[in-house]
Amino acid sequence: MKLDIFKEMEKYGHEQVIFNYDRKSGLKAIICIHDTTLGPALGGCRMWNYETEEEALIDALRLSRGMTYKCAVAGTDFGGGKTVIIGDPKKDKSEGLFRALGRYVQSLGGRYYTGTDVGTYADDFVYAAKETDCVVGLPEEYGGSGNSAITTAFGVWKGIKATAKEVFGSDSLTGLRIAVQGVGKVGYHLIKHLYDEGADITITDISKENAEKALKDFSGIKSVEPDEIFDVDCDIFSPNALGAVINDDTIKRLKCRAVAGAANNQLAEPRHGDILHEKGILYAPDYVINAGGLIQVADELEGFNRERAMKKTAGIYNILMEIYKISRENNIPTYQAADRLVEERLETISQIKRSFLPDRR
Ligand SMILES: NC(=O)c1ccc[n+]([C@@H]2O[C@H](COP(=O)([O-])OP(=O)(O)OC[C@H]3O[C@@H](n4cnc5c(N)ncnc54)[C@H](O)[C@@H]3O)[C@@H](O)[C@H]2O)c1
Repeated sequence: MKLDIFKEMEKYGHEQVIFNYDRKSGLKAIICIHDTTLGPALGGCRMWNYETEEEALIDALRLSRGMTYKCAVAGTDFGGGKTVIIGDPKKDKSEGLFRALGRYVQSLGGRYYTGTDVGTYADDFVYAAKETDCVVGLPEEYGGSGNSAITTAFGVWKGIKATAKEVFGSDSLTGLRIAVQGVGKVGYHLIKHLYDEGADITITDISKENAEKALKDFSGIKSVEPDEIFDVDCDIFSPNALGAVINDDTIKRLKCRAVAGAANNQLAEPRHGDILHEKGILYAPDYVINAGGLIQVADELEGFNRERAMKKTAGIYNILMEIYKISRENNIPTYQAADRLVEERLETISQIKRSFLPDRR
């Protein structure tokens, strides 16, 4: 299959695709800027051993578009962008590679800000930051805002409360049966909140170590084998591990009233969001409920203030309530309601930007 790049850009409304190459370090990076209606594009840098350049480009196009929606729904003034580096994150990293990337990001003059994603770490960007000001999520000792998983988990907890309110009429989680898949960086901090509120928690994790730590730290919670989590009779299923967990196999097995968790790309395909809607299982759209980490790093660009970042993250509650209302009133699946909310915000802001405004001091 031959990819027609401009056709792809036209189909999804991308603004810019930049191919970046550095001979000495071997950097091969694609930066995609999807939409800058709200402000400069923001989105992490993924490093992955892509089999083909086409696969890398498709990933960058898809992920950058996802960032437009995530930045917009979270109420930030950033557009969507993403970088993918073609290479093995275990073997191909070097100072030169990240400094070369930093210079290319800087050359975009502030149209794009980057940071970590799958395969890259905050320390990698210490090199990039020698060449560019357009980096977020540096280690704390370099001025970054620190572990964003804690903020993400806080937002997911607020999102689960909003989901409980919509389904059960109360946002108290006391006694609610919540099945948590994955107790890693986000999942562990999430169960802390759920536990403090008196939820009835069942966990699972393919990492024995992570599961045992959770069982030890939160006495009385239960655990099941990884594959059994979909069969747990519960009120809320909370995926905090991998993507595509709502698929043809699992959707038949779910015994919950709602799905609400941090994992990215939970729906294997959009139609699985339709099926959840038909089955009366309320789905908290992943890019909305897991936006806490993004809100934190976006806040760095205003001069980081933790209290403000947490306050904005707590706002995920109201954003979800609005999405549930749109879904209810129009009888559309929640993932479509979320997209509608984003598209309305982009339309509103692009309209108001049409009038002349003298430079602000
Ligand atoms: N870290 C963040 O701030 C953040 C922000 C937004 C979204 N997310 C998403 O949330 C999810 C979790 O992120 P994280 O940072 O906690 O990652 P993590 O790697 O620290 O934790 C994931 C946990 O899931 C477990 N796991 C993997 N496959 C599993 C399976 N099949 N069954 C049960 N457990 C399994 C892993 O062993 C690990 O403990 C990911 O999908 C990530 O993309 C994270």
